[in-house]
Amino acid sequence: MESSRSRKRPRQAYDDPAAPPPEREVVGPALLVDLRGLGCTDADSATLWTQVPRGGASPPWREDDRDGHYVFDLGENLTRRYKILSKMGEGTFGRVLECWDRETREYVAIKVVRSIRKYRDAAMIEIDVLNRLSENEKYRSLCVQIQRWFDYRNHICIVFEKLGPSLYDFLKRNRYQPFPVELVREFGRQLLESVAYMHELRLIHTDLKPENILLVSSEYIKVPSSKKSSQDEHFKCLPKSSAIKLIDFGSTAFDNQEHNSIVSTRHYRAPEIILGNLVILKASLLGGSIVSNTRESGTPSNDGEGSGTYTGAYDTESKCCNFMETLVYRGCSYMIFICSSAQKYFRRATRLNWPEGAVSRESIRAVRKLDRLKDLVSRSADHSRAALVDLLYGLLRFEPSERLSAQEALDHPFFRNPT
Ligand SMILES: Nc1ncnc2c1ncn2[C@@H]1O[C@H](COP(=O)(O)OP(=O)(O)OP(=O)(O)O)[C@@H](O)[C@H]1O
Repeated sequence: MESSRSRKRPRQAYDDPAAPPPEREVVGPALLVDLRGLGCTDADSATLWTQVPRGGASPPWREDDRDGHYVFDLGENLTRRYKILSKMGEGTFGRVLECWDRETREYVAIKVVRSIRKYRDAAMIEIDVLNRLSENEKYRSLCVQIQRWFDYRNHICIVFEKLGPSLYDFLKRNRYQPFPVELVREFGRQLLESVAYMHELRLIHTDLKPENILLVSSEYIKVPSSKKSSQDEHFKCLPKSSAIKLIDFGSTAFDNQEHNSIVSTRHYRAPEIILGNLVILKASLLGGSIVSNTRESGTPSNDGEGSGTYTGAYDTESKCCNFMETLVYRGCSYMIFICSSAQKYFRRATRLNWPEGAVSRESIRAVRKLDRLKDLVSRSADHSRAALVDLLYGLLRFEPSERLSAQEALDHPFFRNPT
């Protein structure tokens, strides 16, 4: 986290909190991205180009760090309107800062995007997607709300409502103790509703993962834990509210446009993406141990695939497929898989292959040690076990045309007839 030392800068007229800035502004260098080329539908955006900073004032030049991140001190201003209070998170695209909005007198989360062309471009896509999503009232409860955006010192800054911790952070702080099945059901329902809504608009998020699902509130309660292996583990935390929202639309693909053939963070990537046949759904409803297992076997690899990319048991595509096979299909008599570009990943047509020489014994052991999905679920789901296992198998079918769509999954007995 950035140091909280408050280094005093000489006060510039630019940072004077006196007058509120316009609703959308270009502060600092002009935009590098042509919004119209990105298919932005927001009528205002096209006029943005013609706006100039008020009074022609520019903020004083400030050097970024070597990764293009904005350098800041806690307590200082981000334009006259926002006071920086803390760093809430960091991803590949930029840092998210908790700020105090002097105009609305509320806390907000501002994503300050790295001043690198490709991340600025992605930020403009994110803004475009958020604008499209916000056209429908449904969006308010499903996806993070964008309030406004501006360009400051060559950093695109997107102002969001402030949300609580991500499901990943919550699990981690809770020592990866799984959520109760009732909560998983509520999370699953909301997540599938968000995905179904995006698909209705022909948008594909492409980076669904627990880091990108945020609890709306930070409030939690402590309850006795069933797992009592140490002093610390007599209690576990549960969110007070099950409300969640989806964030991070910077990698969204448009169903009718060309997009990268490789998308999503590796260990949540669908087999057909690994195998070169892009289809939509990535869904992870699992709490607890799967999430922790995907992380524990390695160290951060910083390979530009998002904050959650780790080396180890999942550091190649074929190992990911093997992981899925181990988890989902091992012991099943069927594994129907049709994909012409996939030969190298298979032996005897139906068994997935370990790439020769590319895998350490340690990685193989790590994958083989994993629980099968149904064993994992039976440990935490009790009465809903059969329905949940059936739903997950439906969502994880290798063959995309057999896989449940988000809308179909919402009709599954796991959601319709909770026991
Ligand atoms: N509205 C918000 N309220 C609270 N915290 C937030 C909010 N938006 C983002 N965060 C925090 O900041 C982190 C990074 O945000 P985000 O995923 O949007 O960045 P990114 O650079 O696009 O990440 P990635 O590397 O996954 O693409 C999140 O995981 C979350 O912890």
